[in-house]
Amino acid sequence: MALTVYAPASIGNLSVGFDILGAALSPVDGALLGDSVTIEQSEHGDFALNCVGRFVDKLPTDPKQNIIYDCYLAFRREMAEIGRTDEVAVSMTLEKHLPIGSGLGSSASSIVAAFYALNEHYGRPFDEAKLLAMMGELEGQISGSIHYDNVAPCYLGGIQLMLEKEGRISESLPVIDDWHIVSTYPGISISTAEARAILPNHYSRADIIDHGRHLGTFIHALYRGDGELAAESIRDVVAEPYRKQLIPGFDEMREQMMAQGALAVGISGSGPSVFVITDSQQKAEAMHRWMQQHFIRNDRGFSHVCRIDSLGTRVLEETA
Ligand SMILES: Nc1ncnc2c1ncn2[C@@H]1O[C@H](COP(=O)(O)OP(=O)(O)OP(=O)(O)O)[C@@H](O)[C@H]1O
Ligand SMILES: N[C@@H](CCO)C(=O)O
Repeated sequence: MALTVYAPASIGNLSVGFDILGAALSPVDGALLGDSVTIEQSEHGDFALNCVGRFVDKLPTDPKQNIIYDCYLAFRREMAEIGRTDEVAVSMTLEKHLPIGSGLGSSASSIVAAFYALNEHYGRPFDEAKLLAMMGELEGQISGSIHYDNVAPCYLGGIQLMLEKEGRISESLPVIDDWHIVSTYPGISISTAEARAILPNHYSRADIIDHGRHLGTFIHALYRGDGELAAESIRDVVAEPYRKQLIPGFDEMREQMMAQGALAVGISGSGPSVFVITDSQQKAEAMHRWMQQHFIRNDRGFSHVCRIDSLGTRVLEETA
């Protein structure tokens, strides 16, 4: 039996909630914007990993350097903890659709798809909370510190708020129905670890107060169903002022998007992808065209008009 699992792209931070907010994305044209992993029993008794897809070229060439292999080892360790030591190895195929260092939660997408697939294959030994904890730990291995703002929305869908309480790592927030989100990857790469290293270690009291006010207003507005207020409070005092210089043309892009009726503009995760929120598909399509003409730097870049993905990670195909 082979099983294919798809894990969507995500926007970490959503600008207003550094490390504690994230949203999953689903292109309106039905395209799949996320990695997928196919799993089946290994024929030779050893773990095997095959990598394919548009963005496979920047992955480590040694499969044992791929984060999928670390997921497999971590999963087997956890199974041994619960007394499951006799299980046979698997063969996995990663379809890499998200570019590395894109700000679209590329490593998170691989990690989440891998853990979800492993859990399905071995008969669901772990519950949602345990799986999410494992996903966060692996994501932390890559970027240097545990943050769930990509793995949680990628796994669970929607807009997720990180509570990071025992057994309640993340919970869903209400979604504004008419939001259309333009998600654009300009084609260059930014390492998450490096984008974290350039941030200040300390922030001023004024920044802390602004951050708390914007985040509080955002969550309040979502619960009130007030999309305009929610979008207006998407303001980033923690990362954007420091990271935007890593993204060529960011200020001009922001100005253009606001002039075209954007409700909010921000850096997706640690960049260089950006997101633009607007209240109609028509406006979003016009912004998407502008992005294609002016913001994308090379043929690796792409842009999509998206909605919030409510499904999260799911099984795409199961064959006997
Ligand atoms: N399956 C995989 N997917 C993505 N990155 C992987 C994978 N396996 C190993 N890596 C390594 O993990 C690192 C990921 O780097 P980084 O965290 O900056 O990117 P990212 O997670 O792709 O970023 P983003 O969240 O901004 O999309 C790279 O060094 C990459 O080679
Ligand atoms: N919250 C993380 C997301 C990385 O995609 C950061 O901004 O560093």
